[in-house]
Amino acid sequence: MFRVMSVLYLSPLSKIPGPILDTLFPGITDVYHLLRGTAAQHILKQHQRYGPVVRLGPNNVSITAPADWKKILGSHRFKKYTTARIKCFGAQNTFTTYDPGINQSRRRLIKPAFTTTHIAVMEQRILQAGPMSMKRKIDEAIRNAKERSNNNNNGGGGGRDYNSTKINYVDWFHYMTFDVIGELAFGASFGMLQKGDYMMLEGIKALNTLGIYEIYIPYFGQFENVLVPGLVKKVERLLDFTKSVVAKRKRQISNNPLPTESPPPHLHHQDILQVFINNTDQETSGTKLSEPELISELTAQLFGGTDTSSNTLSWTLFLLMVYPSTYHKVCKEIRTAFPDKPKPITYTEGLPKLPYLEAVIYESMRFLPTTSGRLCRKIPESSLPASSTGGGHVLSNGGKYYYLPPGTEISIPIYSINHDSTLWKDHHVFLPERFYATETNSIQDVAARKKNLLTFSSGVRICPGRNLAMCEIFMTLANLLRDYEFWLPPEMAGKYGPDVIDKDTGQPKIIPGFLGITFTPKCTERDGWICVKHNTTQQTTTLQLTTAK
Ligand code: HEM
Repeated sequence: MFRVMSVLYLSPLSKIPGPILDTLFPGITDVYHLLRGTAAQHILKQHQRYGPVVRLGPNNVSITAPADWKKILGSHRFKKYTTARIKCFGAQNTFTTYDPGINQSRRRLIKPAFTTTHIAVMEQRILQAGPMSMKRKIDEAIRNAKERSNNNNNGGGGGRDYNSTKINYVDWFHYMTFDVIGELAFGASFGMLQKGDYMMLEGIKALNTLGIYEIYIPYFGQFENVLVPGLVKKVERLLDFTKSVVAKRKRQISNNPLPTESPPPHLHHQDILQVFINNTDQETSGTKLSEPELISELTAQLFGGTDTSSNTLSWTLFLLMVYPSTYHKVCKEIRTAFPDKPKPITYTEGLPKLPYLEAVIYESMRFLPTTSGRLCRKIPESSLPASSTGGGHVLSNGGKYYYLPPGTEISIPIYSINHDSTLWKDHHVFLPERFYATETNSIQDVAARKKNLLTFSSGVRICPGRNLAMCEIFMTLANLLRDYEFWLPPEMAGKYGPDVIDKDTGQPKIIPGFLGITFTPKCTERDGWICVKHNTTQQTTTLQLTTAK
């Protein structure tokens, strides 16, 4: 009773509005909404009700005012905290560490792998392991469907279109993003999409599950060997595989020493693995990644760079299916700018010519961010000069100030900020035009909106892989939307589609999602399907456009 009174009335946070249940029992409400798949929407509703600062625990405050979250994410003084140390990584890495010094040093070490120059160097490998591999897989599926129907019907079609087939795009995008990271960070594609080898996927799924358990079950990390030995084994296999990849590459290097003169060493090689092995941190007298750190960093790329990109691809394709005018507009842009079908569209060539496709990707990442959860930061024990009392931090909160004492946990909810109606007009509508510069929507406005989008985080720990993710997502969509037609399978009609409206939003209904470490379609086996056939109308479209000129 005393505890309840003290949390509600005596705490320095007691002036901050918020739902009593969440304030008193944050763990319980978190798990409830997590299981229902409503975790992100729940926090958005609380902000809509209570404003930009909401108390969501005895010591936890959720904030959405841009001035406040930009300040907090912009400084290492506000350290990342979560209860999940993801023990299984073996050693700390850029993603898991709470230590600003380690994070800064690691970011310097891995940065050269993710510059736009280095992404351009890796572009062909991303293209081949990603969209080109996906195209081969789709072509094979269409061929197989055609052969099956020929065998069954002896060519007689009864009016059915035998040039199309149904694929599980959610699974396939997942396999494809693994293969891309395999190619770049592990020296070779894992062959998931083509050969169906899922060892790595099992390992990462186990790592994800352990991560979630570590967040929600206190001290879980200390007993996981006993509680879930099967999951731990799968992660160990993953780490062993990573170890063998590193050993193999190091053998290759010692057999073929690198030239030391310019250009810089990382440019002699074409992948993330090589950069991580070669690079030294000059600011800490030439520190290199040790073997366990290298393995942990590579596994982090797998962890951070697969589900995120594949979910973004899946949500985008689904959104295009339920917003058909956007689908037609983006297809037309791509097919007009790149009519020469056999020639793959690269990121370097495509980005300047396909602004609407870029806008579609940004809007999809705003509307259904794969990182729909919260970024966690802590008010430092002493954060002068935030207040004259010598500690804590003051939230400006649009002029209504709140003092947060040292140690207060700050949640920065990505989904709520991407749907903040003060930043995003008609936030509940999927509207790529927000990110598309026109006479009435200036380049400056579009740039400002991109800065308010929190999907890749912001500030000192912003996602270092964002250029790579954009390159992969962009090339995949550009090539698939030019070369194929997609539509929802007949059995999904009635449940989802442009005319199936969600009564809460007045917008097309979205397939259910699940927010674990990432936000992902919940039931892939039921909802992850799409019909596909070759785009054979391209010639006509091009002709019409040319004639119209
Ligand atoms: C659509 C794709 C992606 C999205 C939306 C995304 C989003 C994010 C977000 C929100 C964070 C901050 C997490 C936190 O502070 O807890 C983050 C961090 C990180 N991401 Fe990404 N990411 C994507 C793709 C990638 C890729 C492709 C890679 C690498 C191959 C990558 C590597 C990392 C790493 C290493 C961190 C840790 C950075 C740090 O803490 O300093 N991500 N990402």
